Order: sequence, then C-alpha cells, then structure tokens
Amino acid sequence: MSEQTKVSARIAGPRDAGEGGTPPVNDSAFARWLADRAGQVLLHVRAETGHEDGKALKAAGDQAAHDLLRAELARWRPADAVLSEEDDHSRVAWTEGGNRPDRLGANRVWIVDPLDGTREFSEEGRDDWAVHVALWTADSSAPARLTAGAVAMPARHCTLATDHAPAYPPMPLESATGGAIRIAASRTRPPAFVTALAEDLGAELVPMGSAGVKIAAVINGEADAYVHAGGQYEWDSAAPVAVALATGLHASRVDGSPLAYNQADPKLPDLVVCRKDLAPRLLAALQRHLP
Ligand SMILES: Nc1ncnc2c1ncn2[C@@H]1O[C@H](COP(=O)(O)O)[C@@H](OP(=O)(O)O)[C@H]1O
Ligand SMILES: [Mg+2]
Repeated sequence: MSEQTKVSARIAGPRDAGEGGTPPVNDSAFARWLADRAGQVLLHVRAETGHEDGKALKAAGDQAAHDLLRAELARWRPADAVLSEEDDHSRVAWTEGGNRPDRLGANRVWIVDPLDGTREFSEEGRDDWAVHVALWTADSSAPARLTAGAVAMPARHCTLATDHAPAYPPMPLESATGGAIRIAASRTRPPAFVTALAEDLGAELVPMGSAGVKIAAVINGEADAYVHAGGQYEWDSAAPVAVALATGLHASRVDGSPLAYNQADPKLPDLVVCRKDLAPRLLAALQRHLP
C-alpha cells in the first residue's frame, strides 16, 4: 500500500464511513453533512502531507475526498447516480462495480467535486478551496433542476448549503466599494476578455481560487459578480449555483441562456453569477466583449 493510499484509507476509507453518525434524511442537509465530512478529511490530509510536494498533496487530497464521497453516497444513497470530477467522465460514471444507474437515465444524480480549487489547496496558507455536493433531479421544477447543494470551505470554517439558504446579499455600500462593481474571477485562468469587461463597467477585478469560493463571495456580498469562460465542468459549478439560485441570485451562461446540468457532455465552459439587479447591465456588457 502506498503512503498516499494509507493516508486516504486511514482518514477516509469505507471503514470510517459510520464515523459521522447517521446522516440527515433531507437531501439538502445530507449535502451539507457530506461536504463537511469531505472537508474534514481534506484538512487532515493537508496537515499530515504538508506542502513540500504540491503535486503529491493535490493527488492525496483529490483521492481522499473522492473516496469519502464515494463511500458515503454508496452507503446512504445507493439508488442514485453520481457524476464526480474524479471519475471517468463518461455517461456511465460509477456504474462499474457499484451497480449505479446510468446517470443520463436517472431521476436523481449527485454532481460532486471532491476538491475545487485544487491548486490553492496545495499552496500553504490559502483558504480558497472547497468541496461541492449537489443533487440534480430530473422531474424537479427547481431552477436548473438543482434540488440540493452544499459548498464547504473547510479552511474558512464555513459551509453554504440549500438547507439554510443564505439571505440575499445586501446592496454594497458605496463608501466600502468606491462605487465600483467587484467581479470575482479566476486568479490563474481568467477569461481573456475579463479585463476589457471590467474597464467597460468601471469594475474592480477580485482574483481568487475555486469556482465555489467565488460564487460564495457573491452570495456573501464580498463580490457583486463571478464571470468565467474558457472551460469548466458541471461539477465546478453545480453545488454553488444551487445555493446561489436558492438565495435568489442570477446564474446563467455568459450569453444569458440557462445553465443545464446532467448533460451527456459534462463540459459547462462558462457562467455568470451576480446580483439580480446587476444582471441586465452585466449581460449587455458581456455581449460586447464575448469573443
Ligand atoms: N479553462 C478551464 N478549463 C477547465 N477547467 C477550468 C478552466 N478554468 C477553470 N477551471 C476549473 O474551474 C475550477 C475553478 O478554477 P479557478 O480557481 O481557476 O477559478 C477549477 O476546478 P478544480 O480545482 O476542481 O480542478 C479549475 O480546474
Ligand atoms: Mg472544480
């Protein structure tokens, strides 16, 4: 057994699955419970592995959180399908050996990202990384058919979830922002047009890691919008978008079309999340700057 496997087995192996007690029956509360458990595992892995070898830390974290989510979903939601970043991304994710339903024919699909902001997780002192757990339900009338979602930000000791949807963010005080719109964007892979977009709107760019953390910043009122384009997958946004929509925020593709999850191809390369009052102005500006 490799060192890495030992760490993940000790911290997150199926034998430990009962450690968190019996989870809530309610899906939103279960999403929070699950994201929190994976978050605890990630904090342990970070503490035990250290930051010397960033690549090894990323791999150990991804694997341990994935193992935890996989074991707990198999144990507590065995009839549901799962789409996870750490699986092969084909339409039959998690069918192998697990008798899980084909996610494209399933009514309930958990869309999970065991570690979002993997790069930041491996950098000492950074707290902008997250665990995403979302539930997509085919027959739901909820926006984007996302019926539950949780974003755990373990290094911030904060989890946002649909069981207690946060209050709509307060309008920013002009004195605090200088009147400028604050747009959260990737610190390492921002869209090529985002600087021109910010100039057009007289906006300030706020770089940070993790899609979940950036959407959480909009939910918490620390940013007014999150704009991304150029590549991403369903698991990068499903859970934080579930919380943002439950909060009453705007979330769509950058061209204004709706976000759709549990698609055959899990690529979902762009999105915008922002306050509702800002959406018309931001989408109009995006039209001017999209390539
Ligand atoms: N151009 C791109 N192509 C594919 N994935 C991208 C991407 N830009 C960002 N992402 C993914 O979106 C998440 C947030 O990125 P960022 O921190 O740069 O905003 C990261 O997820 P992971 O950390 O789960 O891989 C990252 O891999
Ligand atoms: Mg991700």
